[in-house]
Amino acid sequence: MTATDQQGYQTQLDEKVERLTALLSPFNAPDLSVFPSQPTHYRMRAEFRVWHEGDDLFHIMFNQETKEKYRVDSFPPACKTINDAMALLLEEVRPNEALRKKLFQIDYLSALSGELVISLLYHRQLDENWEQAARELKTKLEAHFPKVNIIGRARKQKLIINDDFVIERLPVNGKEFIFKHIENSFTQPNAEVNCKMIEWALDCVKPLSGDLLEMYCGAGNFSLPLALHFDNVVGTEIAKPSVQAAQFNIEQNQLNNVKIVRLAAEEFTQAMKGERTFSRLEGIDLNTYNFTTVLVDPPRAGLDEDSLRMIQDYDNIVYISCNPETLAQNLELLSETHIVAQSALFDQFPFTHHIEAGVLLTRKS
Ligand SMILES: C[S@@+](CC[C@H](N)C(=O)[O-])C[C@H]1O[C@@H](n2cnc3c(N)ncnc32)[C@H](O)[C@@H]1O
Repeated sequence: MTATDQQGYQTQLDEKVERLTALLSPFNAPDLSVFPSQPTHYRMRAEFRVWHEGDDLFHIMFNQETKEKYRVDSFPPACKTINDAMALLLEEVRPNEALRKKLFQIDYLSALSGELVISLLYHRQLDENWEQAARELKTKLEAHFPKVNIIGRARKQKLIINDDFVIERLPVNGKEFIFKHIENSFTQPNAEVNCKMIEWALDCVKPLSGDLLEMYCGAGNFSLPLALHFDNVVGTEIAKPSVQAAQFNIEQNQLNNVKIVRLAAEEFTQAMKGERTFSRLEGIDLNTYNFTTVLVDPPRAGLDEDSLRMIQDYDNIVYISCNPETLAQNLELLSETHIVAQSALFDQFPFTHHIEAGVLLTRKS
């Protein structure tokens, strides 16, 4: 990274700060806390197409404007583990017909722990020869990384050697949390900024007590660290693999005050309002909790109106958003009952226009 690149990073971050400040200004938000990213080696995921040239092959990407392909031997946005794996992988795949033939894409998922899932995507069905070669590849790569999983994908085929996840170890305020991150499931892409985001959320709830309600909780990224602060946490999430990963994570981190339920936010809102009952909520009596705080981290579309009205019932709302436009739309309703007490920008996505934001809302007195 040259001084000019560093300057470019700062200029883009300044623009993001300006844009988010403007979006939050109608709600009298206090000055943003800004959490920059490392300008290189920040992404825990990367995907590449594969280009074959005779018996040679390499990673490629496409220029978004010209659509022209370009060769990628190293990829500075990806973490060091992925960069190291890129070269080592091709060294093994290049001379190996079983691994090389009709390979058209390579996806990497890594973790601060150094573990990897490498997905190899093919335009042909995979057979025993492939499986044998993939097992040997795994063993060879494991001389360099703590654990490597290989996934082979083809039409209607998915072969997993040995797992489809990495075990991540995230340091949050000096304590390490264990997370299962599953290939093709949502996980925060920028691990270091993610840790800052969790620490910011912990800071927001420091003066609060009681129980926490969480919607869109994924694999428990916020739920688990926040469980050390609240008496109880109830999280809801729509995606089955994420809910299963969350149950695993609760056990691994030896927490006994967190319950994660597979429900869409819209369904959970109906349950909270007493409009519907769900067998998936069996054994959880929502009326016995003392929810003082709700944390939401929705997808780009933000919250539906019923869920927004439901969360207005709580004194404190921590809203994490990957789309400040829908955050601002949702704040129009939430600001009828709550003030923006804190606001933050987390630069999860350097060198893109995407902004990750956080606001703490507290009930108007
Ligand atoms: C931005 S991610 C946040 C996940 C988690 N908080 C984290 O930090 O890893 C949004 C999550 O919402 C889930 N989701 C999407 N639509 C949903 C819905 N209608 N109801 C509940 N969860 C939903 C996704 O599966 C995803 O896990």
